[in-house]
Amino acid sequence: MNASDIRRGLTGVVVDTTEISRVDHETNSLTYRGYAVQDLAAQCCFEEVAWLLWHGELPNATELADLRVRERALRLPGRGVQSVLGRLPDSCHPMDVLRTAVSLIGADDPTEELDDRDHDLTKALDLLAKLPTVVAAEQRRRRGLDPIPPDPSLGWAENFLQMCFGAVPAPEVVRAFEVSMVLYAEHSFNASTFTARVVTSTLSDFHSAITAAIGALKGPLHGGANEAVMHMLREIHAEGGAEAAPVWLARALADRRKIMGFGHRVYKNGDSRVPTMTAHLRSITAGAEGATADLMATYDALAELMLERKGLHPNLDYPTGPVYDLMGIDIPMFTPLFVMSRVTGWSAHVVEQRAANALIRPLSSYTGPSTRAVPRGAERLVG
Ligand SMILES: CC(=O)SCCNC(=O)CCNC(=O)[C@H](O)C(C)(C)COP(=O)(O)OP(=O)(O)OC[C@H]1O[C@@H](n2cnc3c(N)ncnc32)[C@H](O)[C@@H]1OP(=O)(O)O
Ligand SMILES: O=C([O-])CC(=O)C(=O)O
Repeated sequence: MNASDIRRGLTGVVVDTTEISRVDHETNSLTYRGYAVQDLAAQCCFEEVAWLLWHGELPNATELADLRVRERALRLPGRGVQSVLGRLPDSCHPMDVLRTAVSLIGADDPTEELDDRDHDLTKALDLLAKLPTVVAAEQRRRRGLDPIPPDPSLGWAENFLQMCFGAVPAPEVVRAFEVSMVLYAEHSFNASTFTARVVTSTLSDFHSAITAAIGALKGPLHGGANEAVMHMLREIHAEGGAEAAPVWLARALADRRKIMGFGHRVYKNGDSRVPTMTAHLRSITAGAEGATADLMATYDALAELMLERKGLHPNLDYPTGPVYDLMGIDIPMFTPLFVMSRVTGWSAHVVEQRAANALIRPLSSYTGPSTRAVPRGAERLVG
């Protein structure tokens, strides 16, 4: 095999077909089941988008009402799950809490070995309902606060925010959060979704696929970037904010640091989701003064400099970092919020992979030592 035949990172390799979403790098567009993501974000609630990803069509009124009733009834994880989560070390990252929670929910599920489409979609709905409860409890635990139980009179987004803060925030904040959930829900064969498909391809169970996907999302080159963006913006702020950004960036690039929230494997001329999310960031910061105005000045300055110096555009994690920060979410909770949304896309892919399965098993080109004899014991154990 020639070195030029090897596609490290599977760059540019098409490994399968999908009907779930289309990421078009030529037009910088993203559609879920044929609908532009911007239109879904503007017109639909997150529950409708989840249904669309799972079933291929938007729900009618009866289907949506049924989905809402079922989701609201499933929000509380079992006592066994809660008690094990309560024994995790205080220092553990919230993504580890979530990964463990999904694994425990799977262990607690008597239908775990039943992996037909209907069971997989029931498990998907179960996680859609339960993960916000786990995330909100973790957000409060970090602040020394008791969890707030789910409120079945509230929709998915409002209930999550109420469980975090004890009150539903202003409508523009709820909307910004819900739009972020719609935009994060699905993105074809990204690393975490591909991970879920690899696990499913061995005919493993639903929760194993989602647990593995959470592990893949945690890394800062993927979902973990939304946390890294906020750490970076704070670092620049500590050095003087927008005015210090040129010097900060020159130093970071000289140190060959990756600038978090910029660049993308597929989009090379801008992430289709960024304008929508940025509009909501601007709506929740409109007229702000002081620290928020400074944050926005740094945000704009860095985006301008990155385009000028590196020709790189922001990806979705760039605006979501500050949106979540301004909502009052702790930075280590940002990627768990991404999980609460992406679990819908992952589960749609688990179902699609199972429906036309082929074991995913690429080849490698060996570059280690050539074949050699194992030294005898006496020779091997010298020294
Ligand atoms: C929701 C999401 O998961 S979106 C992605 C979130 N991740 C990030 O924001 C992390 C920062 N960005 C990156 O690391 C990259 O842009 C990735 C991983 C997203 C995409 O990477 P790839 O398509 O593999 O591009 P690759 O890493 O090969 O970069 C190509 C060149 O651009 C540079 N580059 C790409 N992104 C960045 C960046 N954010 N900062 C600095 N340089 C960058 C690389 O250093 C490389 O330069 P070189 O050719 O001189 O070595
Ligand atoms: O598609 C990717 O590689 C990363 C991404 O933007 C996502 O998963 O939303």
